[in-house]
Amino acid sequence: MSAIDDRDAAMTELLGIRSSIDNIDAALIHLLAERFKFTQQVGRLKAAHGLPPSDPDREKRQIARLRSLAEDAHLDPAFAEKWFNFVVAEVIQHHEELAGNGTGGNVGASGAAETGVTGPTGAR
Ligand SMILES: C=C(O[C@@H]1C=C(C(=O)O)C=C[C@H]1O)C(=O)O
Repeated sequence: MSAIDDRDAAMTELLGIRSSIDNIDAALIHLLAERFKFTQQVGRLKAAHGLPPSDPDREKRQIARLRSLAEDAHLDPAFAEKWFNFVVAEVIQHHEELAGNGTGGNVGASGAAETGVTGPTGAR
């Protein structure tokens, strides 16, 4: 096999792998959109009943569960926890906004805003 044939074969393989990556990214976006639909429902329920936007005990349990799932799946548990905290910071910001004490901007979100990283917009 010539060097050019070899490169062509590698490019074909790369395109195939990237197509699977694109499918997974699309699935993740849809899953996140569904998750934010439900967390918005929770936010409206909390706002209607004067419940606090965040629930640190629940988050602790979720983190323990996700770390364990990540380990089983050979995913870095620290990464799973970071991902979770990033998403929850956005969720809590939405809940604060629904409760009427949102800051109108990103300031005060419990995590994502302070990192300076552009956060997920989630469901608005
Ligand atoms: C969605 C909730 O609100 C917050 C967000 C959570 C989440 O995104 O998983 C978990 C706990 C709460 O801090 C909830 O209380 O269930």
